[in-house]
Amino acid sequence: MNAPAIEISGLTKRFGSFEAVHDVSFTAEAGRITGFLGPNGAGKSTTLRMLLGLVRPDTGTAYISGRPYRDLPSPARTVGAVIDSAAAHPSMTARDHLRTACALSGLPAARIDDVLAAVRAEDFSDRRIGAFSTGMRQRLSLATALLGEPEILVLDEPSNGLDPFGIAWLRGFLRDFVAGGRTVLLSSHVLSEVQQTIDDVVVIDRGRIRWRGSVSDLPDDQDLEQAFLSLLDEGARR
Ligand SMILES: Nc1ncnc2c1ncn2[C@@H]1O[C@H](COP(=O)(O)OP(=O)(O)OP(=O)(O)O)[C@@H](O)[C@H]1O
Repeated sequence: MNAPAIEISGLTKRFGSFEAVHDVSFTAEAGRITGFLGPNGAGKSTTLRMLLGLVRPDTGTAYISGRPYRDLPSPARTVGAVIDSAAAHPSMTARDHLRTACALSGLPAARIDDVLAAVRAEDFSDRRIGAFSTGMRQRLSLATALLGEPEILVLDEPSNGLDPFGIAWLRGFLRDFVAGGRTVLLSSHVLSEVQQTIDDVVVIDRGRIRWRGSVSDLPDDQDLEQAFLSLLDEGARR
């Protein structure tokens, strides 16, 4: 069997005396969408940032395609990430932003029209980012992540700010993305939005993994939101 596309083992991160992430381990497999789910402050972003080499773990390892992010020979061609969709410069247009991103990652500018079309952002590609709605910013971030034609997408709260049409579109986009054997790891705290999108679930609460499994393993009479809330209740009583 091939190694998992993403493999996280024993990650722990403290900020001062506060332990934000404790001994977190899970995998995300090729051909599947893995949902990394938990309430606000659970440790999702910190874990994804450690995976992408943006935060140094105290202990543990995080591998993408078998290597730590910093050791990937061509990171942008391996993994596309959306971590902070507000990071783009407000005076640039979407197209300028993508041109800069291509230059920084050594990618051909010929990709720009493809990714704008892929996220259906052609209509606002020449407008200034400062005037974008949150949903437009999310699409631009996703377009940026797609520039290197990566096999793996890591998305922190990708449906934030999307309207119901945007959420339905994103679901279809991600399903198509993994259909050919590529991998998606996405975080969310809005379970109702991801229930129909994901294949596998990793639940984190107060820095600890509470449950890992496939959506199809959930009891028939429980939807993801119910299962999630009862898991968190159990965790709180412990
Ligand atoms: N740089 C930092 N310094 C101190 N504390 C931090 C830092 N980054 C995160 N934390 C704390 O670590 C905990 C986990 O934060 P994190 O952003 O990983 O949660 P999250 O699950 O992504 O939450 P949300 O759904 O609200 O985005 C929070 O209590 C947060 O305040």
